[in-house]
Amino acid sequence: MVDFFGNTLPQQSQLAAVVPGFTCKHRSLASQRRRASQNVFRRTHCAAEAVKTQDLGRQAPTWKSSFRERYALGRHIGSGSYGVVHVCIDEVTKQKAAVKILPKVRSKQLPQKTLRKLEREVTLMARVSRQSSGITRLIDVYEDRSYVYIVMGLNEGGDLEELLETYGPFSERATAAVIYECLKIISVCHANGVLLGDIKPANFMLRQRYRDPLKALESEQLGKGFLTAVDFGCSQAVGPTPLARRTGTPVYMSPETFRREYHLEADLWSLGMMMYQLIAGRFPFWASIEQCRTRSLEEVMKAVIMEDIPVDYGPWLSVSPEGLSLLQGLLTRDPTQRLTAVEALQHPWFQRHFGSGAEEKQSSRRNNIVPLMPASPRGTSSEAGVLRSTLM
Ligand SMILES: Nc1ncnc2c1ncn2[C@@H]1O[C@H](COP(=O)(O)OP(=O)(O)OP(=O)(O)O)[C@@H](O)[C@H]1O
Repeated sequence: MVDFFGNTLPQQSQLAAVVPGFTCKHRSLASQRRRASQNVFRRTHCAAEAVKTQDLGRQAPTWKSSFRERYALGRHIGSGSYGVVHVCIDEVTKQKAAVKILPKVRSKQLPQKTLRKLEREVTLMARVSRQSSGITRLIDVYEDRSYVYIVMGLNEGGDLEELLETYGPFSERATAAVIYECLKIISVCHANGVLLGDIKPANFMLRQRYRDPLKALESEQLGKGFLTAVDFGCSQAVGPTPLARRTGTPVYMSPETFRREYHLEADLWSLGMMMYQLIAGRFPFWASIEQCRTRSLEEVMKAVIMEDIPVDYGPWLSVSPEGLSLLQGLLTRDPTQRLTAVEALQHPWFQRHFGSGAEEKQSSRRNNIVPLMPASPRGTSSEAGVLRSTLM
């Protein structure tokens, strides 16, 4: 079998051989549904042991013990798998911030293990948030007997998943603005040896609130840092040894993550999946988000490893050849052939939508780039047709 980029794929019966832990067990639909709702949209095991916290050296912030003396708790913003996020107000500076409150004891997990994970999360966040304005700033960390309080910059504009739910799929230009910002964030993390590990629309937020956010995104100038990454719960410091423990949210996981042998490139696959979702409002393998929710983890894994990624319908018919080319570069199943973040930032898609501004910012890195397809500042429909047929 050949995949949508012409790579040879394993037959279903061969999957067990290439995916450790994969079995073709038959499950009842009810059991699949239960597992699916637990799994495919929820992140799984987070923060692997690849690099120990002490290896991160002095970058670990000091944890303080008086959150409630310094901050007043404001409105509840939302809840995640492990804790809740509130607005909080610094009683000294009167500045607003966001605080993620996480219990030290999680069911099924020893408190020491939970604490080590939290330590890793804040240490990685501190490490990269100092380097990029695109990463939600870590302000302080507090703890008391029962909770850890991660105080961070407040993002007022909601996350991209909320925008998708409220306004539907993004235009190509708005998607380009978002993907460019994400790539800048990812490139900083990767330059620091940090895998984000859970790239998905819910983990990118608009800093400000806009009356018409999608219009604002279309008119946004590149480089303003309007987008910021939140949630480093699945991030990992990556060394030369490939990672083995699966982390992230299954529907965004790369084929090599399912194979338990992955590296920084896994983030770029997840970004490709997110780009697909922003433009099409669905995932490649299922016609609706609802259909996706009813899949088991095994079904998602099989689809990610071996199913075609269709770009021959609806919104894809009007996407530019450059847009399809970037998607192709990100959703390449072989991680060694996939675009890196730095390469993707140079992609002609961004020049098409935003002119030379995107290029100038990255000009110092240009020499490393091998374009995926002949640069075509304004791609023709026949080029798009050729590319589309190679994608299917
Ligand atoms: N810095 C922030 N400013 C404003 N809102 C935030 C901030 N960080 C997180 N949120 C919001 O708080 C809510 C909970 O976030 P949290 O990171 O705990 O979980 P999640 O990402 O939704 O889920 P999971 O933990 O399962 O990945 C989300 O709606 C998120 O958009």
